[in-house]
Amino acid sequence: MIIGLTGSIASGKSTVANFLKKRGYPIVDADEIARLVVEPGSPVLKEIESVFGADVIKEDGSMDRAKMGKLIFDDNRKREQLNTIIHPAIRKELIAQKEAQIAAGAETVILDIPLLFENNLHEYVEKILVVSVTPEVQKERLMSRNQFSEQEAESRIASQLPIEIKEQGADAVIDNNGELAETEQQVVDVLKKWQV
Ligand SMILES: CC(C)(COP(=O)(O)OP(=O)(O)OC[C@H]1O[C@@H](n2cnc3c(N)ncnc32)[C@H](O)[C@@H]1O)[C@@H](O)C(=O)NCCC(=O)NCCS
Ligand SMILES: Nc1ncnc2c1ncn2[C@@H]1O[C@H](COP(=O)(O)OP(=O)(O)OP(=O)(O)O)[C@@H](O)[C@H]1O
Repeated sequence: MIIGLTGSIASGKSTVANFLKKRGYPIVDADEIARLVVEPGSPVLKEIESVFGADVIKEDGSMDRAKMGKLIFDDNRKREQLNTIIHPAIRKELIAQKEAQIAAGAETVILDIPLLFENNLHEYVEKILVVSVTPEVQKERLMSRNQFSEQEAESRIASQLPIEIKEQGADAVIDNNGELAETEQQVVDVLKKWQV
């Protein structure tokens, strides 16, 4: 079974993915792939440089992620421009990694994709697991994890579909507002229910 794991920024996808990894489920991580496809010298990074300028490239040839974040989360047009360049490469690698897991004999594969709904990637998965938190908890955790100001956190949250909409498209929702142990128990319950 191919399971899509999603939620909003800082809702706890990586946290849930770690619980699943611990139980032996293979994880394909879209954020990790987003880093892979912009490695120094990659065609995707070259295109980013030609559109956004040399200013977003650091001295060691890697993308300046902090600078890019500031640029795109405050400007919808720039975010769309980056998405247009980078998302096709992410999608291709995501499918390749999923296929490789299946070829290696995995019966269940978890695709951890923050923008599963936004990018219409639900066609690649059979079940959707949404990790949810209240807007207050989300903002607080995002600010503390990334040392963001309230405004920085708000603009990132606003760049994604509201969590209620994602919940409506879910086969199961994990409430991650409480203790980690409660979250882990919900994950175990879902796996049991889905018989995977
Ligand atoms: C803008 C970038 C350089 C900022 O890097 P940074 O290291 O600060 O953040 P990171 O990559 O760890 O992403 C953190 C979270 O931000 C959210 N996010 C990232 N990119 C986007 C986007 N284009 N639109 C909406 N939300 C996004 C996701 O929830 C993600 O989990 C980076 O996020 C990026 O390259 N984004 C474009 C690729 C993308 O869409 N990635 C999301 C997974 S498909
Ligand atoms: N139940 C919890 N209790 C307390 N802190 C938590 C809990 N779940 C997650 N966190 C913390 O909240 C932050 C966000 O969690 P996590 O990184 O798992 O979210 P994410 O959805 O993967 O984020 P992103 O969209 O940015 O990839 C992290 O600092 C994490 O340690």
